[in-house]
Amino acid sequence: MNRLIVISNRVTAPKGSTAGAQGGLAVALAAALRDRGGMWFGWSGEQTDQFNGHINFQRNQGVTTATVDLEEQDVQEYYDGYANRTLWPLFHYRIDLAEYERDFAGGYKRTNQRFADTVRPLVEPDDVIWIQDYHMFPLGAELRARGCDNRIGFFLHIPWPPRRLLGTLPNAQALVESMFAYDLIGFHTEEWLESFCDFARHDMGAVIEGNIARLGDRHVELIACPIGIDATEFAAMSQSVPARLAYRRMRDSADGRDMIVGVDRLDYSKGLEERFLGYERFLNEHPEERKEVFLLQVAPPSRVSVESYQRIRQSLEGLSGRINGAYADVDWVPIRYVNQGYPRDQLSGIYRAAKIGLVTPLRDGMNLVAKEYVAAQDPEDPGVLVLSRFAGAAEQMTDALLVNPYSAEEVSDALYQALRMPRQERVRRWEKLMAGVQEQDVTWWAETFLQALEKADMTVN
Ligand SMILES: O=P(O)(O)OC[C@H]1O[C@H](O[C@H]2O[C@H](CO)[C@@H](O)[C@H](O)[C@H]2O)[C@H](O)[C@@H](O)[C@@H]1O
Ligand SMILES: O=c1ccn([C@@H]2O[C@H](COP(=O)(O)OP(=O)(O)O)[C@@H](O)[C@H]2O)c(=O)[nH]1
Repeated sequence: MNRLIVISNRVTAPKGSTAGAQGGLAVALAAALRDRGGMWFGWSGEQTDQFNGHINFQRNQGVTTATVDLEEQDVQEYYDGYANRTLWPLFHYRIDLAEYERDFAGGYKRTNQRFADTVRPLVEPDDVIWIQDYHMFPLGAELRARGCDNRIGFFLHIPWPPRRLLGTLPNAQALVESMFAYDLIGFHTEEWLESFCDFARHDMGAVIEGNIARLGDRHVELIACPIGIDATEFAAMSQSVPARLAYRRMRDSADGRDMIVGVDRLDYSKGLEERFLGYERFLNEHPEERKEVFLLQVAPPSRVSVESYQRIRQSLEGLSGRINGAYADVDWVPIRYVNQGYPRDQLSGIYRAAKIGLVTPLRDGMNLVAKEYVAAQDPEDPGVLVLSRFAGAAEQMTDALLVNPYSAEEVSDALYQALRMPRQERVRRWEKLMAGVQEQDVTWWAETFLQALEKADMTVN
């Protein structure tokens, strides 16, 4: 088996004893790296006065990580700027929030060149390279320009926008053209894959034949391959001591009321304002349910130096305060709004204590929280997943109650239906959801992608 080099903006060193603090992606990539040997390269998350390409190697639980510090200007223009003020809003269909600045595009290019310069000497001839996400679209082309003819795959973790939206991005064609340097590109859903083909075909004259896109003398294979979670491990985690303690803490504080839970980074793509409004509508339409339920929204701050994230935080503070002010009683508050993150083992206990998992992003590449909620449930008495039809997860999780997150009426109706759902129906829906979560888990995802990459036809590239 060839050595694997994973490259991503964030690199998480696996720390076996604190499994609860890792995301599912980190767990999957670490497992793939352990199986094949290799290394995980990316940004350390730290800043340095002047970029020097110094690589910090660490070995942990059988995985080697190699990280570099970035200059403040790189972080501002590449991570905060082009990645999170330009691409993230655009790729989540929010062109009203997308900022098109030459400095961001320049910093993005420079930083990707720095990554390429730094990682290139580490690559051996038979290594397989797997680049992750929108921070690094052009990295494959930069590596090719440095003589790297290894197999290189790319996986996009966020949606691919409709062609007319992508057309608003200056130099969109150059960005997409650079992606033809890859041997295989993965998307979470068929919908995002088709949107990519739509742009490549109509705006660039690419020819699409089955799962291959051709542009001039280059071609790239495409695959829809939804990421999963470490389902079995996560279900087991929901029985761990921290999970049980968190479960007990929630049940005690619920005082016999049904809990609805939301867990999301504080991000405008997650539809938190619309969620609160949907819940408010539910309280309004069903006065008899007030004081019988409460919504726990866990929302750790994210990308805090970006203004649109500061605005959504302010707006949610106002909205939760208004709803609580309007409906609360001396012994009941309708929304518990928490700006703090929790380790995944504690989260699994919180999920298990909730009668409803409310996952209503306006647009989301996948959404692992939806899968974690299902994996954490008690098989004898599971809760109900209410899921946005605009999350990538909705393509697989059709036994959830699927809603339009923009419609407060639909969210309200789904909450009511979920609270009233007979145990038999809850079990029936959960069993189907859980079977899917277990079958297409995170190991399946990594193996499916890597097998396709190893088979990809490299004769033309
Ligand atoms: O690294 P951050 O800027 O703090 O952001 C965290 C991650 O957010 C995005 O996650 C996406 O990937 C998930 C796994 O495939 C998917 O379920 C979710 O729908 C996506 O939003 C981002 O794409 C990652 O690169 C970030 O690390
Ligand atoms: O307080 C928190 C909130 C979230 N998460 C984890 O963060 C991930 C969020 O992934 P998702 O795909 O839902 O969304 P993203 O944040 O990647 O857009 C999930 O594994 C959550 O368990 C966590 O560990 N602690």
